[in-house]
Amino acid sequence: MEPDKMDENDWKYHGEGNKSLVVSHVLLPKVLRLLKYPAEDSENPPQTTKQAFRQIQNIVDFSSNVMSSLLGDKFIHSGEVVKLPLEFVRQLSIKVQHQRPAWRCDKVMDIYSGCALCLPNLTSPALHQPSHAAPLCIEIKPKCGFLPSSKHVSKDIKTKVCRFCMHQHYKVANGKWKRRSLYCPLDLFSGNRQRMHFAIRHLIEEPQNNFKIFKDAQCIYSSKEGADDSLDLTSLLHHLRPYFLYGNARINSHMTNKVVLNDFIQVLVNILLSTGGGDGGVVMDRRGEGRSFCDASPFNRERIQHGSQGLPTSSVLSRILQTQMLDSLDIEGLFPLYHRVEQHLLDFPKERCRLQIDGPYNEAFLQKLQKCPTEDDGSVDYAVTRVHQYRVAMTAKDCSIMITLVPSDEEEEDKDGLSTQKRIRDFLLSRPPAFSYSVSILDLDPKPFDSIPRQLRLDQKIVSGYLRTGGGSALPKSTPSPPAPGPEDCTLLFHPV
Ligand SMILES: O=P(O)(O)O[C@@H]1[C@@H](OP(=O)(O)O)[C@H](OP(=O)(O)O)[C@H](O)[C@H](OP(=O)(O)O)[C@H]1OP(=O)(O)O
Ligand SMILES: Nc1ncnc2c1ncn2[C@@H]1O[C@H](COP(=O)(O)OP(=O)(O)OP(=O)(O)O)[C@@H](O)[C@H]1O
Repeated sequence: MEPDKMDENDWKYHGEGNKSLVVSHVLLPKVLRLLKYPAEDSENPPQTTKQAFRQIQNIVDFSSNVMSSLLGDKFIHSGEVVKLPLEFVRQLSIKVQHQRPAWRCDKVMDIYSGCALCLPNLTSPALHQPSHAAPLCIEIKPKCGFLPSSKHVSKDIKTKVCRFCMHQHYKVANGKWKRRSLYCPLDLFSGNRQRMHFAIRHLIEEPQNNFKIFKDAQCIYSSKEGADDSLDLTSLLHHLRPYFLYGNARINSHMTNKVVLNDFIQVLVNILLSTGGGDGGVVMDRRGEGRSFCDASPFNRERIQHGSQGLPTSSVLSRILQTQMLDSLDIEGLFPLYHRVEQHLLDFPKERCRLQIDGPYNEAFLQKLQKCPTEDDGSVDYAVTRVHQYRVAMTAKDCSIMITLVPSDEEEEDKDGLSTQKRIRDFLLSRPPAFSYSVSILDLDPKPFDSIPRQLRLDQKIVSGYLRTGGGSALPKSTPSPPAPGPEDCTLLFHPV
């Protein structure tokens, strides 16, 4: 990226979250992720260039030294910090402004530091051959996949109804979304195909900020916050249909929408359960069994036809869940430890550096996390390690999974050539069509130490809101669960190559 050649016309708006705005290059498979600030700070940059550079370098280090080791480096693209000409950033900010959703405009793009994170564009795989159908990318923000079992949990409801499902009531009551999503993360993380299928179906029905689909690097399916209009499922099916026509259907174009949608979901379930191949026997993680149902999920447990096998330990969902479970105390058990550290820092401010409160996120930070004693010896070192573990778990509870599907023509495919490619590791074969695929995890930023009090307040608001509004009594009625896709029912099957 040569600073003197940066031209805002080469970049376009791609998307944004709460704290960063992403632009993609029109020709190269690259994105720039720029920081955002609250709009009230727009006149006065809240941090210097040096601080902004450090913040982004911290993101890179946290991702490459900490999260990559916990989640598996095959899933991670940490990127690099780049310095950009300020005039380019200003022009870019003007260019993208009209494309930004209004509800994200309480924050403005950082036009002062000239620093950004440069990453591969995961919606525009380098491997795609222009002669083939465009790649499809599916982004899932799965959120927290387990119920707390910590003895510090004070409200019984937290051990029965998951945080996402309770939070839905809070979000709808506060106008963030018009309708509740019936997606439940515990279904997605269950490892049971029926439940996972059910979860993805509900992500499609009410995507909110948990589900997006990109075709040829353009977002073709997502929710608009606060929007009342229903999503265009017909248009989505129109996009998906050509990817799932095969056999007679390819000739007759006779395939019901239901079959197209089921096949699409089935491909996603297969990929989420895949292990990346080549690692011998599949080891299953059965730890979640028995306490892995959320009482608010509309999935009808009695319909389960095949018992849960759990998730393969090296699957992307298992790695994310294991990392989320570093939060073993729950915010209620963690908060007194946070308070201990906070008090210590008031007395000894210089300790902030030794305790690596704001990084550096290096090998030593990771080792501390992994060697934490189980018993509290009353020390500040114990407390800070548990706080760091909790922050890492928070990142894993807020990350997104990007699945890239590249249609490939079996007859033309040069499989040896394909196997040398870095990002596409495996082959997902159905009856034709075939897809090669890759899985990545994005948004692995460290959560600030100071965000912990907000976590406690939010937890209290979510739980009290749920109990007050009778969330429990308003549990959704069980909607019919799809039949278990037994081996014969799976329209799309894995074939190792
Ligand atoms: O607290 P949560 O669970 O609502 O998560 C926040 C997310 O809300 P969600 O519920 O997924 O819509 C929130 O997402 P949205 O802005 O709602 O799209 C952010 O991801 C936020 O992270 P950060 O403060 O930007 O680092 C997230 O905050 P953290 O809790 O991860 O700090
Ligand atoms: N490397 C990438 N390739 C393609 N698209 C990306 C990439 N990184 C981010 N995006 C897109 O940009 C959006 C916003 O990015 P991201 O989730 O990192 O923002 P954020 O502000 O950190 O989000 P959050 O609200 O969770 O804090 C993502 O949802 C995704 O659609």
